[in-house]
Amino acid sequence: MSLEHSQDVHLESSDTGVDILKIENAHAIARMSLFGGHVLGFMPKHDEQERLWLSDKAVLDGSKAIRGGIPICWPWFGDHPSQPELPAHGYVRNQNWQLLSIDEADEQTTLRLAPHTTLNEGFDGQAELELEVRVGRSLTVTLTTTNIGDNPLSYGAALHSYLAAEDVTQCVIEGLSGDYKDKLDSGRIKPTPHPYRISGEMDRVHLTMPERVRLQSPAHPMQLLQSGHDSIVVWNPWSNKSQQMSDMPDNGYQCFVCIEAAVTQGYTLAPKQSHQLQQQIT
Ligand SMILES: O=P(O)(O)OC[C@H]1O[C@H](O)[C@H](O)[C@@H](O)[C@@H]1O
Repeated sequence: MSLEHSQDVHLESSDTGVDILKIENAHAIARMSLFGGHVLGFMPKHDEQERLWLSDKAVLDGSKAIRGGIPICWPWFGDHPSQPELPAHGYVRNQNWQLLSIDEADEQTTLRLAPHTTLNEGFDGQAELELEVRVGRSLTVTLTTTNIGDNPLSYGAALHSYLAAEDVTQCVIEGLSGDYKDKLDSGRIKPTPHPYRISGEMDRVHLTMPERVRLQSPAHPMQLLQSGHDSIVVWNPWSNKSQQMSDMPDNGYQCFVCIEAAVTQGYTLAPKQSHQLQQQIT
């Protein structure tokens, strides 16, 4: 169904030049920006606890990627593998997406979106990209990449979720084990701490692939279910870096931790093959 005929999805604003959609059904309220195909917020009605953090200083006029919510990183994660001058995390978080369809059912409202284009500097794969956002008691975000060319295609991606925390120092991450790659220490391999608290700057690529991760916090524990990923990335910029970011309040780092379902090692798709990266937040 289209936006005009939808009961659950409405255009909330276009004031800044970017369409913001509000999705509301019996179970939850969510917001999405069509710039970036970007989920901005998700609040289940049964506990009225917002699950995602969105910066008060986020730029919502389409001039830069949005700080908070769930940025979509594609077709590379972090720096481009050979051209570091290209934008970090690829280019689809910096472009307009179109709404393809809305489906309304008792348990959930489902939106399907696609970016304006999948081609840009730094990537010449023939790919189709689709984002499915399911809003119900949980939020489920699925990014499907399809190789529509005749040659193998390699890409990286992340669902870069900013999870809301009243006080991040009171949170514990459960479900991660084994080693991680410390991006703040030249990629050194280190053991995952137990208990896993957030007490300083972190930029960690956990190369284990747990399906289930929990963010325990006094206010509202969250459960994250992942599939299609090769890594879980844990990121918090802490105080100094927060102050250096124009779109982050100085104390922003206290209110979130990113736990990202990511493909950091590159995934190769044979012609006509599809791959889905999914994260569910409850
Ligand atoms: O500032 P951004 O480009 O949105 O990136 C924010 C962060 O994303 C990921 O978590 C990366 O691992 C970090 O290295 C990066 O700093």
